Amino acid sequence: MMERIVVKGNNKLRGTVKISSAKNSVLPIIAASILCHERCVIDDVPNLDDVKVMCSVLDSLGVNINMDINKGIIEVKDGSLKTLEPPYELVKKMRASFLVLGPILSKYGKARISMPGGCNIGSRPIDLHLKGFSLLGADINIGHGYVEAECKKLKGNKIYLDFPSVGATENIMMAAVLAEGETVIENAAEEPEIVDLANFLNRMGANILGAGTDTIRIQGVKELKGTIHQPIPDRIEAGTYMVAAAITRSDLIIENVIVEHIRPIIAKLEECGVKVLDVPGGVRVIGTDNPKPVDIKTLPYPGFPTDVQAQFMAYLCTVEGTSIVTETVFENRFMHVTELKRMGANIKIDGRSAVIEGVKKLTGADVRATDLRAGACLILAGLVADGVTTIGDIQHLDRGYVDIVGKMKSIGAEIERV
Ligand SMILES: CC(=O)N[C@H]1[C@@H](OP(=O)(O)OP(=O)(O)OC[C@H]2O[C@@H](n3ccc(=O)[nH]c3=O)[C@H](O)[C@@H]2O)O[C@H](CO)[C@@H](O)[C@@H]1O
Ligand SMILES: C=C(OP(=O)(O)O)C(=O)O
Repeated sequence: MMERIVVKGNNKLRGTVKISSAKNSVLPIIAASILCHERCVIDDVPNLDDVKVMCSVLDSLGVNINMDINKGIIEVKDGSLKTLEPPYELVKKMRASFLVLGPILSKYGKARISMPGGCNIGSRPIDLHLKGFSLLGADINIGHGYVEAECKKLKGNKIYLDFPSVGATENIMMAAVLAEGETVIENAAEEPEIVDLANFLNRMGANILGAGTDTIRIQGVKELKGTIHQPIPDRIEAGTYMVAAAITRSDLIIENVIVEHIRPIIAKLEECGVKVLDVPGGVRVIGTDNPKPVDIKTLPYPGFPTDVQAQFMAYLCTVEGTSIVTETVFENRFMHVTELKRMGANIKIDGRSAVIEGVKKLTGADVRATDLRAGACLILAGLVADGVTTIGDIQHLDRGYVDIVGKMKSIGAEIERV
């Protein structure tokens, strides 16, 4: 029998919840650790399936890597590789595995990796990653489901990204740090996780300027050295618990957040009438009994994050009036709508937008976590629905939320994993 999460509705939450380190920072940082031959240590690593998969990818390449889950420490003793080809079985499990291509290529001049597939939120091509490697001088061949890249020595170049892709910016940045000369990435992604990766690389001895803006300049260096790094807090996990406070009309303290990173989420919650107060090391979120509907459009950072779209939609389903949610980052990220409708939500999809009419009460139902954030969205809906909500396919949640059941319980939710 597959595991499920069972949530009893009509919950009020209270207390403090502590946010873990960002999955989307840790994954590229693990990949980056293979760029040097020295010891790298990542502290406060979140206990997540995706993190374990990334460690297995490095392990499969012959890297001497050790993850101590209890202490939350990853130690890469030496980033040297024994093979330049991560196995399909691992790469297909997680798209972020593709981030090893940049580091392998720039350090060894050659790499072969299976094409990451699409997933439940869209087809997710990798053309921009490859465009970047190609401009750095790599020969790219695609065939039989694999990408093969080869070069003598990567050479810096100007790379304009047609869209500020997070993954492409990271992959190209990691390839460029050991290239000859200067690389300039224009229309680069500006996400905080890009800055965190750049900080890690710079601490290893890379020369990167402008991370966090739309133009990143990378001066190639000969080699990198080991370092110790503590990743930034997970702004998406923080956003999820902030919405939990809003949807349950509760008063919660969210600890370990960088307020600057969650501005777009704060702005939208405040527009609804939710109070968000700065407290030391975090925020206090005080829900309102009379929330107002709002319109949301997902955009690259500093716009509203697509990774909080589903969770926010759950909230808007409970807000009287009409809200419109427009998804511009991914082509198909409304899988949660069908599940929310099973819980009595009134949502109509019109192209890239979802039109939401708030209902008085959601009703508990059997639903399915179609992807990671859809899973979080359904837990939030379940917290306030009448009766019991049972969520299946919860393996998606284990990819990206540290002990979501335990954390929710600790703030008063009636939730179990069965
Ligand atoms: C592990 C990780 O950090 N995942 C995050 C990362 O994913 P990821 O790095 O995959 O997201 P991207 O920013 O690359 O993708 C954004 C859009 O660009 C498109 N695209 C991307 C690359 C490319 O070569 N060609 C192309 O067309 C994608 O299909 C998508 O529509 O950023 C997303 C957008 O904030 C987040 O939702 C993910 O949680
Ligand atoms: C879409 C996400 O992750 P990934 O890019 O790894 O699929 C996410 O974290 O919501």
